[in-house]
Amino acid sequence: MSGTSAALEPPVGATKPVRHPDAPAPGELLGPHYGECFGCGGDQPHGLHLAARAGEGVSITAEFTVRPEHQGAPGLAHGGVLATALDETLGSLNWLLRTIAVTGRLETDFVRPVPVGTTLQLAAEVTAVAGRKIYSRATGRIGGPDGPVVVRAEALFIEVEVDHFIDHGRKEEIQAAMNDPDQIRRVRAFEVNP
Ligand SMILES: CCCCC/C=C\C/C=C\C/C=C\C/C=C\CCCC(=O)SCCNC(=O)CCNC(=O)[C@H](O)C(C)(C)COP(=O)(O)OP(=O)(O)OC[C@H]1O[C@@H](n2cnc3c(N)ncnc32)[C@H](O)[C@@H]1OP(=O)(O)O
Repeated sequence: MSGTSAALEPPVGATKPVRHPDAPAPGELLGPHYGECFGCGGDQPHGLHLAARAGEGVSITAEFTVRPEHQGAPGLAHGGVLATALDETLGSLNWLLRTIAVTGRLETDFVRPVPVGTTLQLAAEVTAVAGRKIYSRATGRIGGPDGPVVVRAEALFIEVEVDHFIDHGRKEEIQAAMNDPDQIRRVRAFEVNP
């Protein structure tokens, strides 16, 4: 069984997403948006280390290999970890729109159990945009990009200003992020080239 709540139905007047002209080329790896991110950061030892790649249009593919530290039941991935992998992949789509956005709603179907050691092949796309609201969906497959779907999600991301992070994040991490030249470049890119 699966279903989508009314909040995830794009309203009348929603438009198709537009890929930003400076979005990374199809096939290009995006790299982590923040080193400490639990989803994609390389400095996060127990994180998912999810690697996302730009696709055609406003789409992303990503891979994540389930490790022993990601277990829920013995030998199986924790559902919350799988939801994180979907959330991270969906969040990466915003880089192709050159929009800063946070997850407002994430609905996940867990279709089959996912064993430790499995590489999840994720694919996500933005389906519609309405003002600050970005509607998207994702699937996760095992056994290759054409393997069976084991998880899927639909989501609503809400566009925010960079102040969202500065106002709400803990001071230490915000300061460290501001001191990271690469991070500043990214934030600037968002602000100069929205
Ligand atoms: C200097 C350092 C800066 C460093 C920054 C570095 C990098 C930043 C760049 C990128 C990072 C981003 C993504 C990375 C990739 C993946 C990571 C995964 C993404 C996440 O994991 S991110 C964490 C989880 N996420 C949150 O932590 C959000 C907490 N939350 C809030 O912060 C507020 O809740 C917010 C902002 C969402 C809205 O608040 P708000 O006041 O701005 O706007 P408002 O409430 O008016 O909503 C506007 C319209 O959205 C509708 N709406 C809102 N929420 C809805 C919901 N849940 N369901 C259905 N509709 C909803 C309303 O109904 C209204 O609709 P309408 O306009 O039609 O009335």
